Amino acid sequence: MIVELDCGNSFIKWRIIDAFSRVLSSGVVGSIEELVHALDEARTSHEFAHCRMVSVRSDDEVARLENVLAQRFGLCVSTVRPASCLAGVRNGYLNHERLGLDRWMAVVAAHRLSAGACLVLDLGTAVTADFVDADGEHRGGFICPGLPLLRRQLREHTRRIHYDAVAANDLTGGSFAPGRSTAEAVERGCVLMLRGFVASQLELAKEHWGDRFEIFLTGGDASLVADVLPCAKVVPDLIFIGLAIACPIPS
Ligand SMILES: Nc1ncnc2c1ncn2[C@@H]1O[C@H](COP(=O)(O)OP(=O)(O)OP(=O)(O)O)[C@@H](O)[C@H]1O
Ligand SMILES: CC(C)(CO)[C@@H](O)C(=O)NCCC(=O)O
Ligand SMILES: [K+]
Repeated sequence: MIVELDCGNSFIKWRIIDAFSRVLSSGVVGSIEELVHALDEARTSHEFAHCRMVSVRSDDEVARLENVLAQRFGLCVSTVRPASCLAGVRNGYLNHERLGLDRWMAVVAAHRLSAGACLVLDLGTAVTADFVDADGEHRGGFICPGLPLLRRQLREHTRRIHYDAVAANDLTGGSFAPGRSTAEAVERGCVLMLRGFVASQLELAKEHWGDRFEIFLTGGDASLVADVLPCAKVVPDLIFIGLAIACPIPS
């Protein structure tokens, strides 16, 4: 079995797949300790043979994770490294090493899945948009704060914005009526910002490509904007698809 890891800034997404890419088990954890616990449990029913990982965390944290996986599970981790070119996609950054590896995996996967140009949107801790031409030229993209960061900035930099974050969970409920409490006003306001950002990316994509492009949507908060982009393909495992392309299992 193959252990796959996508280490974002807030969460680590893990899954166990078989040689036919069937997902046998998966989860989301908040720390390396929780990951070890989850994998300990998964190991009782699956034998781990390989491990591949993409991470946007510090080099220190990546090294710590690689060590833990080697010592505890005997896994030699294949970790995605920056590249200027992969699977027909050319990295559009002036310094290709600076492009987030999660973005890189997402554009490589989108180009593989798409017949033409694509706009790739990832809504996680941060929100990113990337533009890839039909011939694989990555044009670059945009980064803005995601929902968790928008909320936190408001709470930390105002005196009177405070509310129960748990109670606020999904306060939009699909409604964008003006909020009648702090929680409603902030939650709906922040989601509207994300929806506005996503709509502006759609306009930019139309300027570049007319109507000849596809949209790929991924990340934990993708569902909050999906109806703004009715033509988008929602692909929750887009980064894992890229990871399999970047780190194939040696035969
Ligand atoms: N099961 C889940 N566990 C954690 N977060 C979830 C879950 N389902 C949806 N979310 C939402 O996903 C968001 C985090 O998205 P994601 O997991 O893509 O981010 P991340 O990997 O931490 O960040 P990034 O990839 O930008 O560094 C949170 O804002 C949360 O609201
Ligand atoms: C933008 C994030 C945080 C999104 O997860 C990640 O891709 C990252 O840390 N990128 C490095 C900076 C850049 O992509 O320009
Ligand atoms: K992500």
